Amino acid sequence: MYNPIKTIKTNTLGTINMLGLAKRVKAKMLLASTSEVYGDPEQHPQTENYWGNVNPIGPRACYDEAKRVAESMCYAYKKQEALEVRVASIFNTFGPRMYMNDGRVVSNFILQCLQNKSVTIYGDGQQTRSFQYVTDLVEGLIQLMNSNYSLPVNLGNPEEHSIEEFATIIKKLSGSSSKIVHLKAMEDDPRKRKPDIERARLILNWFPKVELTDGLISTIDYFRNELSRNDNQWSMKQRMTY
Ligand SMILES: O=C(O)[C@H]1O[C@H](OP(=O)(O)OP(=O)(O)OC[C@H]2O[C@@H](n3ccc(=O)[nH]c3=O)[C@H](O)[C@@H]2O)[C@H](O)[C@@H](O)[C@@H]1O
Repeated sequence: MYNPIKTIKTNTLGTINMLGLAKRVKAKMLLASTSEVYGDPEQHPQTENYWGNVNPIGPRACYDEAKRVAESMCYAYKKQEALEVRVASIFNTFGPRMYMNDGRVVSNFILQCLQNKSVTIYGDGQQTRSFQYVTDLVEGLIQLMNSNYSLPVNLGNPEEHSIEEFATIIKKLSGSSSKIVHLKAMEDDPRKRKPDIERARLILNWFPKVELTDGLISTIDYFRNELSRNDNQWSMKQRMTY
């Protein structure tokens, strides 16, 4: 959303270039797709068969629609060129070594809590997300690549929280005295999101293993160390709003 044209180019031209390369060298192609393909979902939780509810001209369209066309391109190459494709629909993921200034909710809330700045909830905070820890995702991706299953597979943790609850959890775990404040809601922000992971369970025998609080404790520790290493120079980048 910060750079919509680059977002579209990376996800469309980038994917078609990689598909062409995979065809030439006879490689198997993994598309790191996203739960954003489901848009602001009218089905809850979201199964892989759900076609989604995306505003094609809204501020998120550069990402959502580009990822949707990236999926279409994978299946076009599979059909026409018999290319082996694997498509992971990745739900919100966090963990140590994530980029601290990316403007997403986990990094924003942890930085704000550790710096005792106000924790910024966009809108009423009743929108929900389901967060998975990075090691669970990596395990799922490896299992998907090692399988012979070519349709999309959701990889996410179905434990769902409102963003308001999430702010309170991070504040408590980081021992912060930050205030929680409400800012303007983001346009087209999905109201709820939770993966149905039955397909991953059945096909890959995969399910998330790391508890949210354990994952958050490791991530908060990582942020704390980075902040002290960088002499507290990190500043927080707010997402560009349209
Ligand atoms: O995992 C996914 O499927 C997608 O999740 C994210 O999109 P989003 O769910 O909007 O993630 P965040 O930007 O972290 O926002 C989550 C929620 O927290 C809210 N938020 C975010 C930041 C903040 O400071 N305050 C706040 O209330 C947002 O409005 C939103 O409702 C990523 O941006 C996508 O790259 C990814 O594909």
